[in-house]
Amino acid sequence: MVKICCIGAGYVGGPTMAVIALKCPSVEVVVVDLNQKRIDAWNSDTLPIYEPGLDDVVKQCRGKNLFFSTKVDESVMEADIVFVSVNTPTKTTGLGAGKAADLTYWESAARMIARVSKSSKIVVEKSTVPVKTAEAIEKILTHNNKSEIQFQILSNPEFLAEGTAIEDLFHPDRVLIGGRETPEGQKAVQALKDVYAQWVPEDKILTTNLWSAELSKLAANAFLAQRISSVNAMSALCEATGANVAQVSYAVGKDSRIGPKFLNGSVGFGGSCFQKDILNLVYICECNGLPEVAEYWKQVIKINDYQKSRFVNRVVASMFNTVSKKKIAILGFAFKKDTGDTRETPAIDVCQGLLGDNADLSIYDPQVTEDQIKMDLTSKKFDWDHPLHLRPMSDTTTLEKVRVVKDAYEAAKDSHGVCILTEWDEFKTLDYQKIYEGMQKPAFIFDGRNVVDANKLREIGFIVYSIGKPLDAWLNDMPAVA
Ligand SMILES: NC(=O)C1=CN([C@@H]2O[C@H](COP(=O)(O)OP(=O)(O)OC[C@H]3O[C@@H](n4cnc5c(N)ncnc54)[C@H](O)[C@@H]3O)[C@@H](O)[C@H]2O)C=CC1
Ligand SMILES: O=C(O)[C@H]1O[C@H](OP(=O)(O)OP(=O)(O)OC[C@H]2O[C@@H](n3ccc(=O)[nH]c3=O)[C@H](O)[C@@H]2O)[C@H](O)[C@@H](O)[C@@H]1O
Repeated sequence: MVKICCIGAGYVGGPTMAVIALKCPSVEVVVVDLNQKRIDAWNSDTLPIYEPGLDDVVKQCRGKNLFFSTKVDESVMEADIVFVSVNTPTKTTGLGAGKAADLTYWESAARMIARVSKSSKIVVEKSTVPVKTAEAIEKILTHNNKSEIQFQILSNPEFLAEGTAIEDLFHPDRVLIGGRETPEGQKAVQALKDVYAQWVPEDKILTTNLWSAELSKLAANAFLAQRISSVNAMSALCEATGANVAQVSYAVGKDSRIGPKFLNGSVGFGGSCFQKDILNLVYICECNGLPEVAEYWKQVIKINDYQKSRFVNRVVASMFNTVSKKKIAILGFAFKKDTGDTRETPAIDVCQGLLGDNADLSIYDPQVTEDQIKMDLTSKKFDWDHPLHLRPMSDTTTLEKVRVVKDAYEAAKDSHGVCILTEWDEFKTLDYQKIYEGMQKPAFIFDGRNVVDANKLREIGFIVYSIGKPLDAWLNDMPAVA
């Protein structure tokens, strides 16, 4: 029986390994983590992450060929294939701070693998890492293990998106495996290919050299984020000209060379990876003497930051240039629908911007807890991407002006404005008449995700702002600084 161990029981390690266990009943999969609470949750009825379909997959194989454990050394020692799916955050201090990937967790995992291994192993990079990381890992492994055993490093980046992780893992567009172009390297590639081939069609399993696989992951995220920044840049121009970003996206995406996906204008992209991976790409370009290329990708982040501050400015400007002591309802805090994940969510920047103008916020999200929201609003940039037990404690007591409530109606009651920051389906079907009646007048809706029918809301009496859509007369008369 092939034994797989995955270090890191997070958003990637958990679902990926659960699907491997489900699809490969003859493989034993152990997912390990240093975080006892997280492992306990994986072994309970309330999994540590919310992901549609995940409960079902875990229930089918947990205790049979899928195990979650904190016995890191023991599980790694027994494994034939070790996936490493630990955090690779942006460095906050030292060389490359604010851009470079912090490989502390990866390095300590590699040193541990070297220390405990008594048999040859395939070590798989599942985390997103800078190109050439495999070379560094190889050195750590070979210099820290004195026996005759061999380590083969593979790069097998993950392309799942949160909210659709299980579907993405069941039917991936492609699985990418990079390895050394030596006979041993190719043998290792084949061993991993055999695992995926149990459910992924062979023509979707791509094999490349190590560096192409590592770089393809950074490139894919950069391309995806670039599409969003491109459409968001257009959304500003749409508002200035009377064009409608949804119509422009549809028309542009109809070109089969461009395609329709990832062209939704929004308050900005969030999530744990787009910004981190682009910053990392920028740093790699700078280190390789390519400042023009670095500058090109940096612009994707700049537009994203611009989009978030543009939204805040629009809210404040529309309400007579101040939201001081005004109650503003925030609907949605997760970085996208169908996840409780808030890492780099645009809601953090928008809320902080409104708090900066002294607003009182009433926040509702169907999946995000009060503790999480308060931690996010008081944490320093990039601190979120460290394992929980190593994260600095934030001072949530400073948040007197934030209330987290149980539903959208409570959030909106007596508010001056409602900001929709996540595209949860339930926000499409709220009783907006009831919401309007309970609000201060004039009543504003700022739709950062283009989920509501603006015309219907205008009929009710709302002043509506929808990203990238023709502006209400009111908004035209209250221009916002960009
Ligand atoms: N979240 C996502 O949708 C995607 C993430 N990725 C990449 O996958 C990697 C992991 O991301 P997530 O799963 O989202 O992170 P996460 O923070 O949810 O999980 C990482 C886990 O690794 C554990 N860990 C850290 N160091 C450890 C060590 N030495 N030994 C044992 N456990 C350790 C942490 O306690 C944590 O539970 C990152 O490199 C990320 O860029 C790639 C594709 C998608
Ligand atoms: O490396 C990663 O972590 C993953 O990053 C993204 O996945 P994820 O961040 O989970 O979610 P996306 O669906 O890509 O959404 C990212 C952000 O962009 C926003 N978005 C997305 C699409 C769009 O058209 N407009 C838009 O604003 C979303 O609301 C969200 O805030 C990629 O889609 C995955 O392929 C990749 O594996």
